[in-house]
Amino acid sequence: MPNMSAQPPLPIPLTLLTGFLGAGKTTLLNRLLKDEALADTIVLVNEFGEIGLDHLLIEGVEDNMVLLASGCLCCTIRDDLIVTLEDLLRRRDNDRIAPFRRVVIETTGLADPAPILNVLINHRYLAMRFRLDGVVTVVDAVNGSATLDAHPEALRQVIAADRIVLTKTEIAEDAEAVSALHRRLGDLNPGAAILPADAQAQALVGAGLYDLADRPGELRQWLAAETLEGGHDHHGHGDHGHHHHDHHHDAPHHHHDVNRHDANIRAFVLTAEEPIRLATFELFWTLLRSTHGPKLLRLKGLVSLAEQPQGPLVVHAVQQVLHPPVQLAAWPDADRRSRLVLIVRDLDEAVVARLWTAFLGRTAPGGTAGHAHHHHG
Ligand SMILES: Nc1nc2c(ncn2[C@@H]2O[C@H](COP(=O)(O)OP(=O)(O)OP(=O)(O)O)[C@@H](O)[C@H]2O)c(=O)[nH]1
Repeated sequence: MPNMSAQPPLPIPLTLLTGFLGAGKTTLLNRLLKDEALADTIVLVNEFGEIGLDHLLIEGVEDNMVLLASGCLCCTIRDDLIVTLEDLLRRRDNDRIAPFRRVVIETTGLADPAPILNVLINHRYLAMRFRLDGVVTVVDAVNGSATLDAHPEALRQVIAADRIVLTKTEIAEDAEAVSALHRRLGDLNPGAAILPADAQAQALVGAGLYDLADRPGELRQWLAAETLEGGHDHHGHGDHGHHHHDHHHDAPHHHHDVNRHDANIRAFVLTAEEPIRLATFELFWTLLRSTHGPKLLRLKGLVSLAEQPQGPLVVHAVQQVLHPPVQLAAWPDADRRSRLVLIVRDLDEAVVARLWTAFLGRTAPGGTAGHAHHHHG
């Protein structure tokens, strides 16, 4: 029997971390998770694409991390989010997991935050148990303006924010463009503080009750539309439908989700069994970029280098910017293949896969050109 005299449990603060592809969400989260202000935090990660890698790239929270099925955090995943949060509460209430004190949801870079906020604000039970503590939106100073121009999701993420974190200012070459972006963010969402990439954890969490009265009017309209329709308009791609009750959560891949925001945005994975040389990887990237640059939205992955077999090279490209890769001392899991997740727009997966295979063929270990005994899978 539940103890009827017990106080209702205090609502658990929940932070929504959003921002366009590659803006720096995981980097920020890794830093925040080391801070006392985020002790005992459960992280929910949702990734766009068939193979998630973020769980390997977020440091030191394996036990406190829940992966949401791949896809976007809107229609299908919204149901998964509800089930996941309810399950977490049940396990916490039954003392089957440690009593976490905070939840952070890291969305995919393509997520429209409105459907997620709608769950957190309007779901009868979850809204009682969780307290939306704030929406933190990461904006990349290098790609931010172009991203806001090209992707409505990025605008929605900014408008939903309580805190905007402007990353990569130190590598942005055009200071005037950064100031212009700063002003644009301020105009889009006058209520949100705009903070630097190294902002203190205390400045990012503990924002207090999410108050829609403070949010720009547009967000309130989207949320209202959400409630009425049970979904939102996917920018004219109305043929996807919104049959929430028909979704099968055990479907191996949510292929239709991967394509739902923009019919031409696709995610896929390239793998290689054998280690490759650093120069080969660099050449692959250079050629890919020079041939298809504007079509590349995101590349991230683990590369098994012939020179450094004991641990992978972590590579990130955000649009056309290749960030300095980081060599890990050890592999994060038993899978020793190179794995690259690509998110592209208007580009055929087969074209990229052919290029990749061509590069692998020339660099089989000990091999020379024409000695193409590689495996790929
Ligand atoms: N120079 C610089 N690089 C940064 C900064 N923040 C993030 N990065 C780099 O940007 C790349 C992408 O960062 P992530 O943290 O993976 O971005 P994300 O938003 O989690 O990416 P997705 O989950 O794919 O949308 C990595 O190479 C980071 O090291 C920053 O403030 N300055």
